[in-house]
Amino acid sequence: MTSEAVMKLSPIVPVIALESEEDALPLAKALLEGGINIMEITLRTPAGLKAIEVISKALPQMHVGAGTVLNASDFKDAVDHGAAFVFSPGISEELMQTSWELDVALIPGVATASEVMLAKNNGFEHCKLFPATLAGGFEILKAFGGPFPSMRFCPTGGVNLSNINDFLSLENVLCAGGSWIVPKQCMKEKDFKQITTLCIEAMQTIKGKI
Ligand SMILES: O=C[C@H](O)COP(=O)(O)O
Ligand SMILES: CC(=O)C(=O)O
Repeated sequence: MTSEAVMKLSPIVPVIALESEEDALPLAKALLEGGINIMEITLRTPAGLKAIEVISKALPQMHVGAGTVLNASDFKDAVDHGAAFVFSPGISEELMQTSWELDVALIPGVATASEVMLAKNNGFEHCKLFPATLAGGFEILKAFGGPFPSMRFCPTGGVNLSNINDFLSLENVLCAGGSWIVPKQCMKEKDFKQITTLCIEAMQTIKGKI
């Protein structure tokens, strides 16, 4: 799967830090029911890799990738556990090299023009903007459109329902990532129904932007 295809799956990319692998399947099903077919499961918690494995085996209609992939070892672990693509908060030669070696899409994180140039000059034209609002949000993405018209972004970090439509209105934004769509409280209470409701509401709010 190409990084372009990954970023065109859904306007919302849930960024998830799972505390328990048992929550993986119910959460994936709740997101699918709510119309979201992509999950970025971060490697920030020990449950992350197992969750990727469980979902990729049981639910082929859910596109599951890894987030918080910081080096080649994380990248390989994620792919060994079934990750179809990889997101990183940053960009490095090591990550790009591993993406080529494994032939698995890498969506690196960028926050400056120099990082965009590093990505672009190595053929990575689909990037995360992280941390999106702190890095300059809507305005920096608009500015990147000048020198880098072919680049496409997934802003992540500080995105929520109140600003997602601004991001998605930009030509160089294909989707936006965030944790808000999977609230910690819902996970704590295992209220997966509420997560489906939130997804449906969010998708209705951004309708017309898709
Ligand atoms: O580290 C943060 C995640 O990448 C997503 O950011 P968020 O919690 O502001 O949505
Ligand atoms: C923040 C982010 O993009 C990541 O953890 O992959």
